[in-house]
Amino acid sequence: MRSVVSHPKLLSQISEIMYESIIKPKILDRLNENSGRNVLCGVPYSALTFATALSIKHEFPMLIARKEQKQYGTGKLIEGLLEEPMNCIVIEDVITSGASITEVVAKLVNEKFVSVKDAVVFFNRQQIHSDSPDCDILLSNGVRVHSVLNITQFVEILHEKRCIGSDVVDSIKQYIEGNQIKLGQTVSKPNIKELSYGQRAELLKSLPSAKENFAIDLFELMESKQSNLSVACDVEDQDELLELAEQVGPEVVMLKTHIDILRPSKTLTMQQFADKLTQIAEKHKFFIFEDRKFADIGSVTKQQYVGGPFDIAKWAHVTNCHLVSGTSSVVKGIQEGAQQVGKRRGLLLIAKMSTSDTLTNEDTEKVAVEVAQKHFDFVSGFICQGRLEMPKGNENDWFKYVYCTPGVQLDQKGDNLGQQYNTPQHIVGVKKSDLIIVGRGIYKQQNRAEAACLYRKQGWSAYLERLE
Ligand SMILES: O=c1ccn([C@@H]2O[C@H](COP(=O)(O)O)[C@@H](O)[C@H]2O)c(=O)[nH]1
Repeated sequence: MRSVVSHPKLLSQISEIMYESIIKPKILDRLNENSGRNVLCGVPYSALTFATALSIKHEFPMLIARKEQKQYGTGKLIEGLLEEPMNCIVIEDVITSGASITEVVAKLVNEKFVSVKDAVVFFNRQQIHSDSPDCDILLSNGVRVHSVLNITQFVEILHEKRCIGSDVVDSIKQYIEGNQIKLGQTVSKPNIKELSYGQRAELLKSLPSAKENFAIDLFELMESKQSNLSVACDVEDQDELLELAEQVGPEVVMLKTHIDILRPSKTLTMQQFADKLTQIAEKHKFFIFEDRKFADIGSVTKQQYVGGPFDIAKWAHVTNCHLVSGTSSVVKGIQEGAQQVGKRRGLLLIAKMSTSDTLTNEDTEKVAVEVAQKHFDFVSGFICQGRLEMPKGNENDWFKYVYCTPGVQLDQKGDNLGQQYNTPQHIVGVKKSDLIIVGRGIYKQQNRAEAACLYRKQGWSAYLERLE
């Protein structure tokens, strides 16, 4: 709405729609029964232009509400002629919580002759729940808010025009429903209900800053393959790893590698090995996750990621990093590397490790969330032990990230070197993680394909139960 100021024709059309659909039919008749002049006041700053356009076209006098009190002169909060009784209509472009309108109304009614009964907004984001019969929102100060368009109507128009699919419409409606506040309610936003992986992909696509985020591809694959399983292929022989990839490929969405534990092969160069693994990934439709755990300064991280003996950026769709070296440097190093190879790449931040003596804790989880929010155009998710808490005021942002958890096994509680295990049911169902990473629980089994199938089913049914 802010950019409308640069489009005079649109500005005049929007103002006219406000007049024809709301001011004239719903407000003026009623106000004309009262004594007093009808005047307008735009909520600063973006709605000032709409109020001005209406004032010129329909000859309404205007009042201006200052954002801050002048420190010199009269120190007035309201500018304009205030010498006779007047009915002021407040004009606003978008309403979210209603706080801006309420603030302006408080300044207006502080003036002797001004009364305010109505506000007109162009776009209602439907974040306020209202049962009022004669307006869209009844503010706690008694002001009736009338809107031209609300977000539900807006997405329905986009759907009708075939700009978005019905799944996006449903996700947005569900989001609105879960995010409404009742006026006077002190809690901020209630948590949105559980969302499916598909809905999260669609919601991410609707966010401009997430359009290129790898999380979209991963959520979509999880939904279509009905899998939230990643196998950690910690075998030491290249041929064995390729064989394992063929065995578990149909069950997984991500195949996790540690490229530096593989013995150099006599038959395959690194490049040939990477090409073969990529072919298997394309055949069975899974992504390759190189669990490199980068942790150096940004420039060295970039060198380790692009080029060198492993040339990770070329073949690994996703990698991960610690944040010990800083909150931006390592992420930027990897992001620049990804830009250099010109392919869509993902990054997972290590928030909490699975080991019993880990130094990662609530603070590292908090930092990881802050970094993810700051670098949301590139960061796709976390290595963690469950869904992470989002910062105050952005509680619902959890849906944007893929929570990936290693340390998963059905039968063991841990190993003798500090690894700790939880079951898929606990990790996905209770801790609300999205993706389980299973190593020895699968590749140490006699029948690896069967074991992968079992873990996939367990992980998926825990996810389905979570959705109920
Ligand atoms: O906190 C972490 C981070 C990474 N891992 C990796 O996951 C697998 C787990 O293998 P299992 O055989 O299932 O124990 C392994 O590749 C680790 O490097 C982790 O375990 N914990």
